[in-house]
Amino acid sequence: MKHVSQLSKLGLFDARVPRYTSYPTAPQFSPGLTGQTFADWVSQIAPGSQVSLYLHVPFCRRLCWFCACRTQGTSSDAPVIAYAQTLKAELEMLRRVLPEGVTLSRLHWGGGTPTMLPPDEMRSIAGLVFDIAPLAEGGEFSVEIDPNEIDGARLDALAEAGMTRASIGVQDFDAEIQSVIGRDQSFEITKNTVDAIRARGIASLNADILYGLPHQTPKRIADSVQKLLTLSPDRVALYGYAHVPWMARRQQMIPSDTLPRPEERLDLFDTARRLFMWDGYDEIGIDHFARPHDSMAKAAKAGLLRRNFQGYTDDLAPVLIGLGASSISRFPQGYTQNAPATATWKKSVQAGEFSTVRGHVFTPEDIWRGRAIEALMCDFRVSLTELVKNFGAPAAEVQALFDKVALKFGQFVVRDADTLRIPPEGRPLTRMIATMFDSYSMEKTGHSSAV
Ligand SMILES: C=Cc1c2[nH]c(c1C)Cc1[nH]c(c(CCC(=O)O)c1C)Cc1[nH]c(c(C)c1CCC(=O)O)Cc1[nH]c(c(C)c1C=C)C2
Ligand SMILES: C[C@H]1O[C@@H](n2cnc3c(N)ncnc32)[C@H](O)[C@@H]1O
Ligand code: MET
Ligand code: SF4
Repeated sequence: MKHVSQLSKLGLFDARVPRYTSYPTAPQFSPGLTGQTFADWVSQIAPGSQVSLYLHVPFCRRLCWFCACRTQGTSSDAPVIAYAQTLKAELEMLRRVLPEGVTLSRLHWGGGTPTMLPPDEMRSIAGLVFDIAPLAEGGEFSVEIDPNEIDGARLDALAEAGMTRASIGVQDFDAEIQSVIGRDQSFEITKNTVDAIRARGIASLNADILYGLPHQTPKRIADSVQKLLTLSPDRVALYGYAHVPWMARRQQMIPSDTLPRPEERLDLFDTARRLFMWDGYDEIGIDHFARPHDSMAKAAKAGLLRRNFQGYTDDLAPVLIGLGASSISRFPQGYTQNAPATATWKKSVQAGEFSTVRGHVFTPEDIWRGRAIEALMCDFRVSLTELVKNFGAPAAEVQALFDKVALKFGQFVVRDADTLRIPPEGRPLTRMIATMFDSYSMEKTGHSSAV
């Protein structure tokens, strides 16, 4: 890599920065918002408009040691079925406050492992959702699928319910890496899952893989990517492994001294990246790849890529409603988050109240700063005119910020009269550059590596 020493001088290899799936980021949310705030904001959605809906299922059969998601292991189905009942009760509460004629631009089931739901629960939840708000014309219904926790009956149920995109967790195909991250998953199991998904006519497939895993080398990640390419996913998320054992206790099972150094992480990312590019994928934002026919690739080309709690999206709906324990919602007014603990969430729903425990009310400043960060993360460029005209930014303050960034990052940013742009060699610095637009303190948040 050509620029390693300059990147190092800029502090890239020591920096710990947010991933900016929201602005302000979740650790900045504060208490004081309640279920009533959530209900009010839902009731203020424009009748007949499109919204996005996220359902969270925080259960897994296995608890992979690398995983930073808030999820609970269970060998029996009983807690999952009980959870599904509460989720349906929460959906019924949503029905009562949701304005007339709202349709869904997106329905996403994530977790955890939503495929822990038995097939009849999948059917009844999907049926209820679409009874409350049908999928809009061209809407998408995506589900996160663990290849180790799926079978024909559950895939049939999802296909019949109208799933349009499956998202599978791969992480890495290397057997030694799998054993160190506590996630066994043979290539055959993954391939059989992919075949079973396609056999049911599900047109679009996403796969998640990771760089920066213990014992990962350029050769090993190249092998994994090549195996993945034989499955030809339409989209790939290539996430940097976030080692945050102070937050995700299970990660203490992964010895820190097995982890690649930040310089090596950069190399691992680049190795994987070149293989995707060579195979004809478009590079999307900081960590996604998509086939040119894929809607995310098209959105990126058209400057319509956005960022939300699910990472990158081509969804333009102004509202994202998150149901289930710990789910976050976004409204034009701000963010709300449900009670993180399943028991607390359930108690609240059983009492007939939305479980919102914290969130954030947008200030006018949040709006333009948030857009600047989103534009950098999505397009690697931000326009002064757009921030001023569409997001109410004060021109002088934005210009001063652009100057500050240009001064600090030198050759790795390009500043002209209207825009600040991050050229390809500056891309590893994107999250660091984004922090320059973040006016909240980074101190109380133990973020992961900037690379
Ligand atoms: C589906 C799994 C994941 C979700 N987020 C991450 C994964 C792997 C990655 C992640 N998110 C955060 C961190 C730590 C700090 C950082 O590097 O920026 C990591 C590694 C921050 C974060 N994101 C959310 C929350 C609530 C937090 C931390 C604050 C806290 O512990 O409360 C939002 C959020 N992320 C995910 C979900 C399902 C979610 C909303 C509830 C998934
Ligand atoms: C939903 C997706 O989140 C990713 N994921 C889970 N845990 C981590 C982590 N510690 N660091 C980065 N990505 C992670 C996985 O790739 C999973 O498939
Ligand atoms: N739980 C699924 C898997 O591990 C989906 C991705 S992780 C939230 O494969
Ligand atoms: S990676 Fe998926 S299956 Fe593994 S613990 Fe995380 S959510 Fe559960």
